[in-house]
Amino acid sequence: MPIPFRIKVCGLTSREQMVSVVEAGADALGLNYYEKSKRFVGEWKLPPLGELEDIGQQAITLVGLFVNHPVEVVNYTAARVGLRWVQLHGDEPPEYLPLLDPSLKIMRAYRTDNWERVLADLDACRSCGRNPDAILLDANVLGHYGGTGETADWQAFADRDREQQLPPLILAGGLTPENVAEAIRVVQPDGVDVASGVESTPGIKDIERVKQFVSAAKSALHPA
Ligand SMILES: O=C(O)c1ccccc1NCC(=O)[C@H](O)[C@H](O)COP(=O)(O)O
Repeated sequence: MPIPFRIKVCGLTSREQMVSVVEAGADALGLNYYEKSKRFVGEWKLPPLGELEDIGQQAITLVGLFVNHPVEVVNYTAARVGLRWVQLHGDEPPEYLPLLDPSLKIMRAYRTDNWERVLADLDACRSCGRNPDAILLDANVLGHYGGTGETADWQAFADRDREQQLPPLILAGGLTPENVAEAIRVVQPDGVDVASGVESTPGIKDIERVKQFVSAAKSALHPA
C-alpha cells in the first residue's frame, strides 16, 4: 500500500515553522506530543489544522507522535487536531494498535538494528488484527525514545529481503542534508524522516537546512 508522503520533518513547534517547512518542500509534518521532548508541541498550542489546506496547494500529511500515551489520549488528540496519521514511538505492545481509531493510519517506530525483530513484531501485529500502515526505522539509543540525531545502522536494513510484502518503510535517525542521499542509496526506503539534522536548536528548524535536506532527499528518492 503506498504512502502519501516521502519527506517528513518531525518536531515542529509553531505554525509559522510548519508553513516554512512545507514551503521548503516537505510533504509530511510531525507534531510531537511526548511531554518530555524538547520538541513537545502541547495539546492546545495549535488550532485544529485539518490538512493545512491554506499552505499552497500541496497535500500535506500531519503526523502526531506519541510515546506510550493512553490510547484514549491518542484518539482524542487526533480527532481534536485533525491528524490522519499517528506515529507510535514508544513501547506500545501490538495489542495497542487495534484500540486506535480505525480511521487513523499508523506509523510504528522501531528503535533497533535487528531486522528480524521488526519482522517478528509485524507478525505479532498481524495476529492482533491491525497492521501498521508504515514502519519507521530509528537509531537505538539507550534511555531515549527518539530525536537523538544518532544514525541508524543502515546496513542492517539494507540486507533485508525486499520481495517480502511489508508496510512502506520510512528511514529516520541522524539524517542530515549531508548524508540523506547516501542513506537512501543504501537502504532504499519509501521515505525519510528528520528532526535534529535540520535544526538550529531542538524544536527550531533551520529552513535553509530543511531546503537542502528536501533537495538531496528528492533527488535520491527519484533519481533522474
Ligand atoms: O524528537 C524527540 O524529542 C522525540 C522524543 C521521543 C520520541 C521520538 C522523538 N522524535 C522522533 C523523531 O523526530 C524522528 O522520528 C526520529 O527519531 C529521528 O530523529 P533525528 O535523529 O533527530 O532526526
